[in-house]
Amino acid sequence: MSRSPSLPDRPTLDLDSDMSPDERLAALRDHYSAILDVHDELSDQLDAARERRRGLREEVDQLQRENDALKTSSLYLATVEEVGDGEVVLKQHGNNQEVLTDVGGPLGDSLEAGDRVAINDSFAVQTVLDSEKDARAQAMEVVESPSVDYADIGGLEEQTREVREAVEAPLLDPEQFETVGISPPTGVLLHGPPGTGKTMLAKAVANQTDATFIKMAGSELVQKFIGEGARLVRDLFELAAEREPAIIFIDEIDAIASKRTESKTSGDAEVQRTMMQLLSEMDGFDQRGDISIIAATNRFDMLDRAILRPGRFDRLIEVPEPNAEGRHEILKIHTGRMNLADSVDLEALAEDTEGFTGAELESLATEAGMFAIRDERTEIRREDFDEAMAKISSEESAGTPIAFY
Ligand SMILES: Nc1ncnc2c1ncn2[C@@H]1O[C@H](COP(=O)(O)OP(=O)(O)OP(=O)(O)O)[C@@H](O)[C@H]1O
Repeated sequence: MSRSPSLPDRPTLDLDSDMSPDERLAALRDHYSAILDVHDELSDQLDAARERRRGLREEVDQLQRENDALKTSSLYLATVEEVGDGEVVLKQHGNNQEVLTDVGGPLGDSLEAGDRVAINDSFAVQTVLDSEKDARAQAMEVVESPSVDYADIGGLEEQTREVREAVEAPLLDPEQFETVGISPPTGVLLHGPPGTGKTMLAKAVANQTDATFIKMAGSELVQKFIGEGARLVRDLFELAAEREPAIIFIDEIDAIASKRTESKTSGDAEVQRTMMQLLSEMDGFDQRGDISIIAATNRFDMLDRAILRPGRFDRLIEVPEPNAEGRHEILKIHTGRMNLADSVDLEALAEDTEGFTGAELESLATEAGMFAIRDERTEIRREDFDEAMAKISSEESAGTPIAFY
């Protein structure tokens, strides 16, 4: 803070009794002009103080606005795409919706394309994220209430029932557990091949419980945010506490919780620190209120057993590749809005797609639709699915990563 300027010296008037009238007049004139100088100096100081007060007021207003903005829980993240005169084009994260919104004041002047910002429900820019919050924003996907429904998930009835029992029931009816005298599971671990619906299950339960869904990918923690893993895990739990009820979803947990390797490189030490932070957050989670933790992995065999102890991920749910019945259900979901020809028998298609996961069945439906479009048809035929199947199989054999499981 800058120091207040010192006040000018008060001018003195030296009049002597043996001065002539002319001398007295000259002394009075000098005194008058010294007083005018002091007056000017004081006026300048007053102007400077007024200016400073105005600056401080603006700062207080700005802080007040930031404070109010931070107090409202639902801020969304967006990236500035273009900056115009008093307005910017933003792209909202998550749904990629583009909006043109007004910005004014100093905040508006400071915005540049590429900045990440927090916006409110009316798309007004509340704050520009600094790099620390930015890492947090990039590392976590936050969805207020995801739009996935249990009905969107095909063929996982048993797994859905188990997830509802382990996550939904404690959030919606905690008294039930108190009455029976048992503690609900601390964390749920979904394990199974990629693309089988693990993320969907976690999103659906967040939707059903009106919880905020906060996702963090283990692989990104160790690859993208090197050196920040432990802090981001702490932030993750803090954010969940701010947004209760919340569901924390840690995808690819194997990246931060695999069996200790022999090597002692600094990268391993960092991964260890991240995992220790996760364990300590979970261990201190008795009074967790309305927060549930779900993790997913497709490398169950690699997991450090320490994370599976009671009070940590103590409910394991396997999410396998779908069987023929499951594939039929999934195909029904993903072709629900497609104009299928009578020649398409989904049950037969399900039989013919052994080994396909939910994600692959979804791309099969999309690809089949693309073949119909290429042929300038709006109706999708069985041949389109056959061509799509051939395309997907050839892509797989050409080296598209195939899951370990
Ligand atoms: N059981 C299913 N029912 C309907 N759609 C499914 C199912 N499984 C997967 N899908 C489709 O595949 C997409 C990817 O699924 P999801 O992200 O839930 O898989 P995941 O098991 O979490 O995969 P990963 O391990 O790769 O993260 C979904 O958006 C959905 O469209």
